[in-house]
Formats: sequence, C-alpha cells, structure tokens
Amino acid sequence: MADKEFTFSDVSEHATKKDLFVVIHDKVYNTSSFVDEHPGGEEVMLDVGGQDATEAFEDVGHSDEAREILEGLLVGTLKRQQREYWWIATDMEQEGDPPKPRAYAAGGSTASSADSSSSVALYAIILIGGALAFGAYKYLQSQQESQ
Ligand code: HEM
Repeated sequence: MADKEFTFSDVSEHATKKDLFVVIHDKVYNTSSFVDEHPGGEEVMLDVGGQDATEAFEDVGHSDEAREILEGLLVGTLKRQQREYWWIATDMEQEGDPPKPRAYAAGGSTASSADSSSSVALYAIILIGGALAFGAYKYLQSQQESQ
C-alpha cells in the first residue's frame, strides 16, 4: 500500500484526529495511530494535518528514532502535477498545494527557477526575432539601392 500516489487534495481530505495524513519530503504518512503518543503533543500534529509538514518536522530536529516511527506510518507518495512547455518542463503547484519552502524545493526545477528560465527563453526569442527583422530590412534596403 505504501506505493500509493496521493495528490495534495487527496491528502487534505485526511485532516481529522482519527484520520490524519501529513506530507513530509513528498511522502504521505498516516499519523492517526501516533498522534496521541506524540511527545510534542497532539496539537502540533493536528495543526499540520492534511498538509505539508516537512518544515515543521525538520525545524524541531527530530531524532533518528522519530524518523523510524515515521517510516512505519508511510502510506504512499505525493503526486505533483507536471506541465510541459515546449521550452521547459516545470513543477506546477496544485490546488490546495501550500507554497513549497525553498529549503527542500532546491535540487529540482523550482517554480522560481522555472520562471527565470522561461523569461530567458522569451528574451532570446524577442532578440532573435528582432535580429531577423533587422536583417530582412537591411537586405531589402540593399536590394532597392542596387536597382
Ligand atoms: C508523523 C510525524 C512526527 C513524528 C513521527 C514525530 C515524532 C516525535 C518523537 C519521537 C519525538 C521525541 C523526540 C525525538 O525523538 O526527536 C518528538 C518530539 C517533538 N515533536 Fe514530533 N513528530 C512528528 C511530527 C511533528 C510535527 C509536525 C511537529 C510540529 C511542530 C512536531 C513537534 C515536536 C516537538 C516540539 C517535539 C519536542 C517535544 C519535547 O521535547 O518536549 N513533531 N516527535
């Protein structure tokens, strides 16, 4: 069952104490059985229920033991939507997708790096188009002069 794929909107449907999913590093965990035993209290777990808890989890500096418990709660992986452009493939935010913190968004194509690459591509197109138009204008001018 741990290879099941969930979208963010699937995960957000599990946000109650008895049915509590969280996303940590793009993996989906069912924490319902653990929420009562959590040494940090149930409140903090409920706060991140149905959401991406990566930052909250990492900020605390949880032990290896905590990470082992986490692995036992794994139910699947997060499925992010990808949209392909002809010049770039980029991760798209999904409905109900909280903004991805930079710390763990790095390494792939983050929204901001995708944005800057696509604007570079746009500038290149404008420049090449301008150069071609200028070349054509100059060519026509020289044709007229030689007549
Ligand atoms: C399913 C996810 C989580 C698991 C398995 C987990 C597990 C644990 C464990 C085993 C501890 C004891 C200390 C340690 O071993 O590091 C702990 C402590 C703690 N956890 Fe979590 N935790 C989870 C999520 C969270 C989240 C989302 C928060 C949000 C802020 C959080 C906040 C804390 C805090 C503040 C402590 C310290 C409690 C203290 O020392 O008094 N935990 N957690």
